[in-house]
Amino acid sequence: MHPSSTTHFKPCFNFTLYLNIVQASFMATKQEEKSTKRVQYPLDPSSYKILDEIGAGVSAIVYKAICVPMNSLVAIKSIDLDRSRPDFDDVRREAKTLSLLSHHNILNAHCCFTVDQRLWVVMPFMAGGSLQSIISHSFPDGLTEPCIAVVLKETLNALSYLHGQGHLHRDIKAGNILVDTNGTVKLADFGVSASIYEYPNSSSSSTSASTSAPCLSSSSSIRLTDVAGTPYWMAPEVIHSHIGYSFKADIWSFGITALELAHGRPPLSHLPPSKSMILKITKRFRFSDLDKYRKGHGGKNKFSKAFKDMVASCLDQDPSKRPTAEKLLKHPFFKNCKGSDCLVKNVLQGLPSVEKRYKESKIMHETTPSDDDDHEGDMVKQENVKQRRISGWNFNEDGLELEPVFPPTPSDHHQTKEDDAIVKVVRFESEMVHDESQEHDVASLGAISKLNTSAINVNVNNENVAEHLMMSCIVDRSSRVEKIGGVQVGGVLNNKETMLTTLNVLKGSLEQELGQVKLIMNMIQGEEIHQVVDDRQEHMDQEISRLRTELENERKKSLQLELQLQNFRLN
Ligand SMILES: Nc1ncnc2c1ncn2[C@@H]1O[C@H](COP(=O)(O)OP(=O)(O)OP(=O)(O)O)[C@@H](O)[C@H]1O
Repeated sequence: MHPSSTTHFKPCFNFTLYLNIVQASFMATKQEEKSTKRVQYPLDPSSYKILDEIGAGVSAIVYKAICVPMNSLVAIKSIDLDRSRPDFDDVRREAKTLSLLSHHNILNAHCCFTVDQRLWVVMPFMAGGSLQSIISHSFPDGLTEPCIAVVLKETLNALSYLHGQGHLHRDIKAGNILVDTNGTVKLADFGVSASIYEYPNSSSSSTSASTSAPCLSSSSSIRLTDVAGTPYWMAPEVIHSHIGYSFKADIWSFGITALELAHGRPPLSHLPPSKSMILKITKRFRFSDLDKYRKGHGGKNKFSKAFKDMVASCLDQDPSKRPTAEKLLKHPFFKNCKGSDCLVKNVLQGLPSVEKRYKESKIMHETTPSDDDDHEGDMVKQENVKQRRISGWNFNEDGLELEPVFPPTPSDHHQTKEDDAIVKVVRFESEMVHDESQEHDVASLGAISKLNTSAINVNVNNENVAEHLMMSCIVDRSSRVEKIGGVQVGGVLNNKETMLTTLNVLKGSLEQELGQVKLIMNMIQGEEIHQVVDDRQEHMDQEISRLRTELENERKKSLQLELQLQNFRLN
């Protein structure tokens, strides 16, 4: 799985049931088209002539094609139903959502139908392709601010409409923002979008993260609890999905997308997309503390204050403090926003076609290490990160990047026992990420989403560690026992001394492992305490700020009273 690929974790699906659902969604789409008098695109594959491959997702290939009877260019997303079995719900949802939405900045599908084991979604062809493909090909260091403003404003229009209709997109990123030759920007890919109307209102207070059903928060706003989206763009509350999330999760991803457009890639994308790593990051770094990190940075700022303020407001850890899409549209950053011709002149002009870019990127992939290898490369580059404990994160304002902070160590070669343990933990995380099958990671994430616990982030790390430890114990021990077994089978059992020596070695290693287990247990307890302390600190900070406001109000009131009293005396 590509790190920037969409992730959606949910229970397995019944294939026959799924085909029925797609059929039903499909019929609903057709009926909708009839009632809104939309042009009906042909529903048979022979009406389309595939011209080129223009992109690929996790289980889909996107083609540029021509609809022969209409003589118009289209994009066909061909989804492998066999490969995307766990995503059936997404596909159905995408078809249904798209059939109900109509907005200038939202990419609607013309139609969809099944071709053998594939679902074809026929869409308007957006000649510029996705912003991600544009950036990665021609703007690796990001776009200029005026161009970013145009893209973001158009995306916000779509988001504001979408939220107004009760939908969350849940996968906002440059890869899902498409642009046409005339600079029109459209939001696409509703595979993991969710509608609050799909779920009956429930007063359930369940915080189970295993279901995709939403629950109501104390503020009575709808809250979803399933883990959906793409890791680097995911809001903290989506990662900590047991607490529930709502429209503001899209605003976080929008903020990350702004940084992606500005910087060429999302923050932290140089780190492996291990969920536990992201949990650590979002826990430790408060984007709302941006100002703290600004102090002392005297370098030349590439981006305006308005841009940074806008991004910082989207990246507030507290979803309730993030602005709505509608409010964001009124942010000063968008005040003097240019028109789409700005994109035509500065981004699209001279840009190779989407198919050419895709071909080039494929060749690049073949000749250079794969994404996974890239991450391996990243991991090698970050050998120091693995070797040393990260104590926090600094925000590099100029680079709009998070940088790890390491506690000073006397020498890298003289690590303490505790550091050793942490190195193992971090290494294990990296191993998980590099597991080719990805099943381990996905399975862990699935397990995480099933956890009904308030200390989910602590459990994630430690479950992985414990699981790893247990597995290595089992493997090691079974091979050792096998060896002893081999000795037995070999008839050397009469050599008591050899047997005793072997057993002593085994005992020693078991004691060593027991020590490791104890160490891990201490770490888990330590993390829990750390979490409690963090929560208390946060609570105290909030209380102090509330008291300060109250004090300020009282001071103003008494000032007013004093003024009134003076006036009274003068009169
Ligand atoms: N309607 C379209 N017109 C032109 N190009 C398109 C269109 N739809 C998709 N593409 C191109 O195909 C690429 C892949 O799109 P797709 O939606 O399958 O994958 P993704 O969003 O990158 O991945 P995933 O959805 O798996 O996270 C896009 O990045 C874009 O360049």
